[in-house]
Amino acid sequence: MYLKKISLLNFKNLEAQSFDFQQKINCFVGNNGVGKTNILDAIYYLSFAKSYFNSVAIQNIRHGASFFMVEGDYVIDHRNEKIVCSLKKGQKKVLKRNGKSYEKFSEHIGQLPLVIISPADRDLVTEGSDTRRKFIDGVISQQNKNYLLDLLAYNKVLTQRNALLKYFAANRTFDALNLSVYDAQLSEYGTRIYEVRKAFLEKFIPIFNEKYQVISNDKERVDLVYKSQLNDFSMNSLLQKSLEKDKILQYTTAGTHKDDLSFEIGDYPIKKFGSQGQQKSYLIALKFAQFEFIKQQSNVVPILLLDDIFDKLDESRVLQIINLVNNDEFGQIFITDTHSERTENIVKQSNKPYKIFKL
Ligand SMILES: Nc1ncnc2c1ncn2[C@@H]1O[C@H](COP(=O)(O)OP(=O)(O)OP(=O)(O)O)[C@@H](O)[C@H]1O
Repeated sequence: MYLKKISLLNFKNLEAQSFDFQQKINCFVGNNGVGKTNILDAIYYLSFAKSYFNSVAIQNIRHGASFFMVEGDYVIDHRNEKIVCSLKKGQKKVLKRNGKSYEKFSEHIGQLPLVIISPADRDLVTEGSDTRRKFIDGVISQQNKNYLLDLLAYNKVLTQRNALLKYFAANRTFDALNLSVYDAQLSEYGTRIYEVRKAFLEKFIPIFNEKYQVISNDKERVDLVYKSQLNDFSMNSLLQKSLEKDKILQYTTAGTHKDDLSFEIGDYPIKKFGSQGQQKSYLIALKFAQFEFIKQQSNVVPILLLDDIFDKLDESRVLQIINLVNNDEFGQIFITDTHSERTENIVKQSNKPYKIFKL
């Protein structure tokens, strides 16, 4: 699968532009703010029907315009396919494949697998556990629709249970039977979510470690650890044990919604003890592992978007990344950089056909 051409109308700062792509490596170079990342985001849009950077859809329409349209011509299994995503102010977003609108965008997710590596991934290290849960949930649910349904159901029951706890507190009352209905549902969904996350991470972590070792040239040891209260107790017993606390705090304090991933370098949290380059290497290894995992599961080589990834990495790590890319395990790659010379030098070393767009 590869993207042959993209046409953009009023997408963020891009008024009307189209690009014909190379099957292997495509680079966008130019100064800060010219719209390099926005082009990658438009490619992301065609796979996920949403922006990677701005979740408020309407803000992706160019200032002063009333709509945006992103059109992609793909070659999938030797066939030409057209994906169009558009949004008009005051209307619903439309996603079409070969002229036919999708009723549910979820049917499209996973069809054009894609992995993005961007400076925004730093949030995975610096922000709260919900960012890291979203990351693993995103990787798993691209391949496992039942998991996504369990997550949605769990979150719905969790909201209802929290509302009931608030009601009890406000009315100085308690109804164990009422609460037990939610507890039973949370136990069912939570246990399944935990089992799927655990099984996923058992496969994912070794792939991640292998990628990190390649990027860092075996320089340092890193770990990725799944932290879950369900590692020690069943979901049901966690809910029982935390009941008194939950009643006081008026929300559910235990369960898979508290799961986290611990990112470590030499047994210490990478957030506090990793250099910028080590943190960046860690995030790149995570995303390369995601790439590998999706590829194994779907048998399709995902598109890879590399947004500004060479900054802060020393030459040997950049070289290791090029070696990885040279491995032929990658398909089409899009790269952005502010230094056109650096980019050209790097992609030249890859021995793959490339095209450079100067913006
Ligand atoms: N809806 C919008 N309408 C107009 N401009 C927008 C809109 N959304 C974002 N922009 C602008 O797009 C510009 C380009 O952003 P982008 O992140 O693509 O730049 P870039 O070339 O990747 O820069 P850098 O090298 O700094 O990463 C920014 O100045 C931003 O303000």
